[in-house]
Amino acid sequence: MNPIHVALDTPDVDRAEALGRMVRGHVGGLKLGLEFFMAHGAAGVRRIAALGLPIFLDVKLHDIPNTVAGALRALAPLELGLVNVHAGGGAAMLAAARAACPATTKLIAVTVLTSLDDDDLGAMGVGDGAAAQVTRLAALARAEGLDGVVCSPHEVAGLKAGWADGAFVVPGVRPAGADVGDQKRVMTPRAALEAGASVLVIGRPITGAVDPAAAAAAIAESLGLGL
Ligand SMILES: O=C(O)c1cc(=O)[nH]c(=O)n1[C@@H]1O[C@H](COP(=O)(O)O)[C@@H](O)[C@H]1O
Repeated sequence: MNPIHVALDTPDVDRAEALGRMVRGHVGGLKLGLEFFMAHGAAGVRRIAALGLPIFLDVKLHDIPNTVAGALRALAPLELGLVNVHAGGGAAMLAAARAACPATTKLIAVTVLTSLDDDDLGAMGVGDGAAAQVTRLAALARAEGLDGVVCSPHEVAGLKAGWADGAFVVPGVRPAGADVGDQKRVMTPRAALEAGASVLVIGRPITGAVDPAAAAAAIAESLGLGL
């Protein structure tokens, strides 16, 4: 299965649809996030889903258990491929999310955002670094029955060693030489896949390219995927 999910981070539904059409022959899924969902909601998701690829709705829910459960029930009619919540919402929130999320949608817990490094965590009172915090949050998510986690490519191998059937959704993916932007814990697509990623979330290296289809095709080729 093609692990590439393209992050269509735009508030312009026509642009998102056009990007989806351009890349769909080279990728395994499309990710819609807050920028898109705030502007277009469920109707926008349905329009992009009509392109025929699985949809990862990246809403990173983080609230009290009752609110997160209600949000997931409201999303159920969209028949999403994946949806995410923040593991930092705690055990009761994760349990409520699990109970509310359809079994056909993979429920994924965000651990430590890939835009954060050890210094950022230190400033928040987490003194032992990103990898240790990811390990703790992943254990919480697993204990509550979630399907997997979002983490950086650097943590995947360690997590996978103890959670063989977990889904490891990995942003912070950059082809060699690509602009890192606001990401701090990054790796190339091939290295991330070899580390054990199940899904590679890639946005700007594809959507910001002059030719998004060619950029997606080149990444797929770097992964050894036939076109
Ligand atoms: O949950 C996510 O998808 C996510 C988690 C995370 O820790 N870091 C992260 O970058 N993301 C998302 O992954 C995408 C990465 O986009 P690019 O940095 O443009 O490749 C964005 O849509 C982010 O919202």
